[in-house]
Amino acid sequence: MKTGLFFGSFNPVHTGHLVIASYMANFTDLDEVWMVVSPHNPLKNKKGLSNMYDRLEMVRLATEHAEKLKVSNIEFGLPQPSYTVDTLAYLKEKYPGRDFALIMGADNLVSLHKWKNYEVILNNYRIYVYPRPGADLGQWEKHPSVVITDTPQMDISSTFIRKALQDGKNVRYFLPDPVLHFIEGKNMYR
Ligand SMILES: Nc1ncnc2c1ncn2[C@@H]1O[C@H](COP(=O)(O)OP(=O)(O)OP(=O)(O)O)[C@@H](O)[C@H]1O
Ligand SMILES: O=C(O)c1ccc[n+]([C@@H]2O[C@H](COP(=O)([O-])O)[C@@H](O)[C@H]2O)c1
Repeated sequence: MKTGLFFGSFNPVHTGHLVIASYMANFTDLDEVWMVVSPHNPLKNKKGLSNMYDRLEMVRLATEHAEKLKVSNIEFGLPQPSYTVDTLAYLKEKYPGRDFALIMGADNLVSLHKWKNYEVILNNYRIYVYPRPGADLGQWEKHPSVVITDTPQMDISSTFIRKALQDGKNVRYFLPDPVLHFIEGKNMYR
């Protein structure tokens, strides 16, 4: 079983994330995609980050009818901030029969050298990369662990959605309806 791991803060999850996850699960040789909710991204400020259980619930709501997409809280029980190399080692031990690969935007690949033990990641896992505006892959295209995909691009972000909600804008279609209802019900990002 080839499992793609798509890590993120998902604060909140949006259509841009879901198109990537769905493309990887349905249009590449990956069998499924796990959306791994990171309690705390080591390179991001925790300010403005909503409760991890709410973020997990939003990803669960977004993926509940998508057969090949799963949500994972595996990082909730691991030390924070969440270093991907440590999560990968834990997953490998817990699920020895699975062939894990990483899913990453070209912007993240370009700054991968800032991640903890990035060589270990590169030497042991395939990385499925999708294009991101302004990110030039350069030499990375030739790296044996890198699989470049032709994923459709949608240039929205969680930051954009949080700001839009704060400004009272209508963000329907930018994220799934059940996620929007959850946000409204809890009066989040106001
Ligand atoms: N519109 C998008 N298209 C493709 N990839 C995206 C998009 N938005 C985010 N990503 C990627 O998804 C992963 C998880 O994203 P993350 O949870 O950090 O969301 P974000 O929208 O970038 O959040 P924020 O705006 O809060 O920084 C990251 O690797 C990020 O680069
Ligand atoms: O392991 C690291 O050093 C590391 C450094 C930066 C980011 N990550 C992980 O990559 C994921 C996506 O990162 P980002 O910056 O695009 O939100 C997020 O879940 C982080 O935990 C991991």
